[in-house]
Amino acid sequence: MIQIQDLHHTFLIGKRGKERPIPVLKGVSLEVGKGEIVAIVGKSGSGKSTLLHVMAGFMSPDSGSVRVAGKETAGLNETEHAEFRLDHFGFIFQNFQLMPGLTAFENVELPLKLKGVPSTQRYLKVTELLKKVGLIDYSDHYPNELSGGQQQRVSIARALVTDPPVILADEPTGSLDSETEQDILMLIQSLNQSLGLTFVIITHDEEVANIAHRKYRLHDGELVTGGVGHAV
Ligand SMILES: Nc1ncnc2c1ncn2[C@@H]1O[C@H](COP(=O)(O)OP(=O)(O)OP(=O)(O)O)[C@@H](O)[C@H]1O
Repeated sequence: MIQIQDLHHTFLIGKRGKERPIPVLKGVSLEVGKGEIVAIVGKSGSGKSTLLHVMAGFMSPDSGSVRVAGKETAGLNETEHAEFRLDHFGFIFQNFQLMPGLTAFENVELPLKLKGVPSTQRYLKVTELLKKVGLIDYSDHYPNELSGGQQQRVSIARALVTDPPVILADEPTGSLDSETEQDILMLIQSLNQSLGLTFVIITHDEEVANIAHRKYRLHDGELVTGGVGHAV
């Protein structure tokens, strides 16, 4: 589903004229198979978020190849990337990133509106997903009227609503207590099994990584164990 080869990325930091390069991805290669849960594990600052941003096309790499569903995406322009993202990726973030002025229903519905899906279809799809994540009775609640775990369930429903083949999750349980973390991890596993969805989870938490079929370990911008065909 995703093949990444020899990815390099360097940030320039510091004042203009006095910038210094910070290499963050130093030749990363990895594969994510269809229907897999893959975890990318690493300490803070190891480059996990940068890798996810490059994978999703929020950021262009300096060099290297990113293939998603058979298409090379590293060279797409911003508009092409945005379209490609909407069709191929759903996102789950540590801090949920729900729109505070929209209800649970409206938050889940938003990506379908952006795609121009008619309202009857939107209603059916959003209702189906809110049921799937156990929140149909909370449809008209605003994010601040929901617990952290419930907010993350809304954001999972939103990630799934356009039927993307891949869900990219950035520390999906990072803001949750350990019991709620287990609930969310079980939900991810059940969605993976029932829908055959592919998940890429970046985390520093080994317990979260343990739900993955395969793990890659990033250290200082390099995969230190694992790699194509040798994930641990
Ligand atoms: N926009 C940016 N400009 C300059 N440096 C950046 C930028 N984004 C990230 N970095 C640097 O790149 C390195 C890797 O950051 P990244 O966010 O990818 O790590 P991470 O493993 O996701 O960390 P965390 O778990 O804390 O989120 C860090 O040293 C960080 O300071």
